[in-house]
Amino acid sequence: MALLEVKNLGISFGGLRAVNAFDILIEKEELYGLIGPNGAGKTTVFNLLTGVYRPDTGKVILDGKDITGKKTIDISKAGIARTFQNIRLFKELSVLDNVKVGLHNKHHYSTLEGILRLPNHRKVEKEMDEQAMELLKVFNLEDAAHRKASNLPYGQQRRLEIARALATEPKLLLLDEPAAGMNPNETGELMDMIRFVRKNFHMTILLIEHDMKLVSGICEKLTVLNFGEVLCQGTTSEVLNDPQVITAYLGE
Ligand SMILES: Nc1ncnc2c1ncn2[C@@H]1O[C@H](COP(=O)(O)OP(=O)(O)OP(=O)(O)O)[C@@H](O)[C@H]1O
Repeated sequence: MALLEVKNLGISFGGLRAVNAFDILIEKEELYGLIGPNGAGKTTVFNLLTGVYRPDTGKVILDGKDITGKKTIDISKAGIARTFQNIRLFKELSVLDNVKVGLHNKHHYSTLEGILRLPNHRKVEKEMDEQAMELLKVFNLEDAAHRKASNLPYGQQRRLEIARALATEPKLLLLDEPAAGMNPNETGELMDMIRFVRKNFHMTILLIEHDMKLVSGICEKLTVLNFGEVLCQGTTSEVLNDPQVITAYLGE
């Protein structure tokens, strides 16, 4: 069974059919890329998958469960986490606390225990600190743990956003242009980190990206969107050698 199965997904904004008849199948632990020209509908697909928009056609099945049209919070609980094209962090919080916000979804202590700082509260806090530090290590951010998130360089903020998304222990991780604004060195490091996350967290990843070096370097399969519709789908080499794709996208 595929981890994500999307059939005939679509949405219109006024007269514009932003996404139409969108299908995708993503297997567990696959590293999958969604590419296409500006305005093709890629971010809209993420917004449909995560409940920001309600599709007007189609179905989204995650790990056998129908999550079509559910609220963002319920989809997050069902196991989809994402990052945003324009980074969204808790800017005033520390790097460590940003990751702990993600962890909070899973850890429980009662409000009273929290207020009174009872032993269970302290124990849970300590465990969360340790787990958050482990995640920061993966993204080479442990030295920045106590800095304010907004004071990090841009590339590190992007990595922190991925760490925070992973802290929710999702089944599927959606990355919206993770390499945007990164230099080639930073992009290279990011590619290693994404590979590491897939392998060591057994994560399934769908990413939107314009950087073709990243796409061809780490994605196993690709879907190309053009004017809201799937232009081509298949293994990365099949898709990147497809004449239609070269004309519509790579040739521009
Ligand atoms: N909330 C909305 N209301 C109206 N139109 C929208 C809305 N969201 C997206 N669109 C339109 O839908 C189309 C697809 O936009 P989308 O942002 O999904 O493209 P994209 O492929 O992610 O582009 P880019 O690579 O530039 O980020 C665009 O024409 C956009 O203007």
